[in-house]
Amino acid sequence: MTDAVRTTALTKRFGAQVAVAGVDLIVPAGSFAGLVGPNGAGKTTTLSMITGLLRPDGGQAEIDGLPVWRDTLEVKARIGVLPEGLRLFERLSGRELLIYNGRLRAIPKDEVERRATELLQVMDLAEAADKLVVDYSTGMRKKIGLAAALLHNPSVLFLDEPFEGVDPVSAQTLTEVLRRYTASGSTVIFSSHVMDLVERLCDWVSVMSRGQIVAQGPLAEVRAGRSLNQAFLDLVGRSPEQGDTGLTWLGSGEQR
Ligand SMILES: Nc1ncnc2c1ncn2[C@@H]1O[C@H](COP(=O)(O)OP(=O)(O)OP(=O)(O)O)[C@@H](O)[C@H]1O
Repeated sequence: MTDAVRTTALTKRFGAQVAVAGVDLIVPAGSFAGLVGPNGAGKTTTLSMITGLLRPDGGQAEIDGLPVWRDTLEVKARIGVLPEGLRLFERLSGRELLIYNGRLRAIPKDEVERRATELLQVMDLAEAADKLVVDYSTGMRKKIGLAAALLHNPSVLFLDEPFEGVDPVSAQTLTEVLRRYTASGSTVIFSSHVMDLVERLCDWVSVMSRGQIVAQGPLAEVRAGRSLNQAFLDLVGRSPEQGDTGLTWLGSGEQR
């Protein structure tokens, strides 16, 4: 079966800094995949290159076997993206935002309205459907963003920190929606720092550190008998400069 996502030697530099240093990411179709790594590991940069938002300096990215930077339109029709720092049209209501997104993707009006109503219901946003997005809470914004990303029934869904700022009840709702989505053969790739969550949800994990993949495979293989948190610490380690030295002034009770 074709992998949902495959990158080969994907690279990105920002000036002198190499943010992504030859990433070979693989995500089998139908996976619920987690992309984890310390702050600054290059996760967002990698996801941006795979979703056609940031042009790579080198290497290849494929979705469903299609090169992202060659078959851009076809790839964009197949993917849904909930990016980091999601920007939404604030002066639209939740319902209007979904309908606008659906019409941009050329879904017939009746069908968009039907899907929007269902998604608002499932995301528990029906009551807030006619409220302006500017008045939505952080969790509500994540949910309407996810609804917008699902509206065109993509085959691969990319989510950057989808559960950040989401309360436990809403997180359960999001989880159920995503589980149902992958059960039908679609693929979810999400980045997160919450290892418990990744361990609970994912069947596939890719671990990034310093711009490279340091471990990747089925969850049980990456964990290798440890908790995912321990595996993460073992794989990523702590840099020497993060040692126990320093901060001697902290908690000493002295003000100067
Ligand atoms: N537009 C940019 N200009 C300059 N440097 C950047 C830019 N975007 C990212 N970087 C740098 O590239 C590296 C990787 O950043 P990236 O945001 O991809 O990491 P991340 O793994 O998503 O981190 P986090 O978990 O903190 O969100 C970091 O060192 C960051 O400072």
